[in-house]
Amino acid sequence: MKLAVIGAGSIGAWVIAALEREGLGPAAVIVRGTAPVGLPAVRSVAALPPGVTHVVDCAGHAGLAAHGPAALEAGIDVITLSLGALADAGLARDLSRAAEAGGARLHLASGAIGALDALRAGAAGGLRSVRYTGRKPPMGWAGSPAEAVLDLSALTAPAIHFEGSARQAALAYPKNANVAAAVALAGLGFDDTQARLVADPGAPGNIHEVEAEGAFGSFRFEIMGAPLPGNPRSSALAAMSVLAEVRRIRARVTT
Ligand SMILES: NC(=O)C1=CN([C@@H]2O[C@H](COP(=O)(O)OP(=O)(O)OC[C@H]3O[C@@H](n4cnc5c(N)ncnc54)[C@H](OP(=O)(O)O)[C@@H]3O)[C@@H](O)[C@H]2O)C=CC1
Ligand SMILES: O=C([O-])CC(=O)C(=O)O
Repeated sequence: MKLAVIGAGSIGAWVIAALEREGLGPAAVIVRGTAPVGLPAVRSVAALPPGVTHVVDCAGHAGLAAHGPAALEAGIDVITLSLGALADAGLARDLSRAAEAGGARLHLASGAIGALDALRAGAAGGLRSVRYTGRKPPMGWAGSPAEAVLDLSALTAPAIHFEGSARQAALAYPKNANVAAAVALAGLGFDDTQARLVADPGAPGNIHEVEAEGAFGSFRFEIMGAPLPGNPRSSALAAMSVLAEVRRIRARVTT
């Protein structure tokens, strides 16, 4: 496995350091701005050193859209956290065609949520309803459409600022609703998965909840994610899930 990383923000920096500790230090990082010290920085997939087998996208929707199709078409597998980008049907089609043409795979890291295994299995038997609720402290919604409907700095009680389908959530909140997309992709799909986003001054972290019902029975899953240092929007578990996905791809026995 020879890796390159797209994006060196909060998650990218965590992932690069973790991969280096694992003996899988990336051969290069694809950036559009300032490059991190100590790593060869390039602007495109075409400029990557030869032999890269996997590109790890930690740059959000724009990074996956800009570099995912080129990597896949070149036969390089892509591991991504930008699951919400797949709510754009045109990009989802381009990624799928590029993967087919290059004989490569797009791997979706589980990100800041869990219970996707139960949801996938439940979907195989038929699901009736799936609802995702994302609850973060007000500053976790800074820079999102929540700012247009709420005064985040003055909030004293929980406030719902979005209710709709997972597709609408993923498209409107590219930095905050990748979890809604992960739930949708594992379960009932983008249009039939309900999503609700809440700014909560009492939330002790990034709380993600999934409620599902189907032929399998029902479950409710909740996780309280600690934010990643440097970005209150992103949970540390999202960065950790990238390393877990790299380990899963390398393993002979997979979960
Ligand atoms: N699946 C999940 O559960 C989660 C997914 N995410 C996704 O991960 C993304 C990154 O999170 P985080 O690291 O905290 O965010 P940051 O804002 O800290 O970092 C994002 C980085 O990506 C870079 N970037 C953006 N577009 C491109 C591009 N086209 N090419 C190269 N680099 C690019 C930015 O560079 P620049 O400085 O030039 O802007 C920035 O350095 C989020 O936007 C979100 O979409 C986040 C949390 C959970
Ligand atoms: O990191 C989180 O808690 C969730 C997040 O930002 C996303 O779903 O995009």
